Amino acid sequence: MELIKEYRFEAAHRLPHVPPGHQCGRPHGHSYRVGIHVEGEVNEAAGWVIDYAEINAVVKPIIDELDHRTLEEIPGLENPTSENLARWLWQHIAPRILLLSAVTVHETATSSCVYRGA
Ligand SMILES: Nc1nc2c(c(=O)[nH]1)N=C([C@H](O)[C@H](O)COP(=O)(O)OP(=O)(O)OP(=O)(O)O)CN2
Ligand SMILES: [Zn+2]
Repeated sequence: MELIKEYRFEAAHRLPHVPPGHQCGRPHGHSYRVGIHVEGEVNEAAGWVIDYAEINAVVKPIIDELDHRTLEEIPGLENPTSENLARWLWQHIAPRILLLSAVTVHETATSSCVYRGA
């Protein structure tokens, strides 16, 4: 079974490697939405795969590092595309949530990416 815990944060960014004149070369902000997916068997005694609170305990402090920040100032996010942000989140979360199966990053209402660790 797969669980999804969702987070939101606000952040500014600009993309340093876009062609001249590209809109994303200018500083701008997004209301990011992140989905943390975990997959595993249901523990029948507990009735759950993992307590949502256990996910929260790991992920919330990591999201707080991004909230109301300029993303390209954060080590590892010098080129803060959705793809690189999804990988950065995976790298910070996977060692502590072994059941992590995917990270989704919604940068706008219409643009998102999914990273499954490869
Ligand atoms: N593959 C990627 N392409 C783009 C990324 C990205 O992270 N990965 N990021 C951007 C910009 O950050 C931009 O702010 C978001 O892009 P876009 O979806 O084009 O935004 P719009 O609001 O202009 O899109 P609509 O089509 O109006 O919904 C660009 N590309
Ligand atoms: Zn953007």
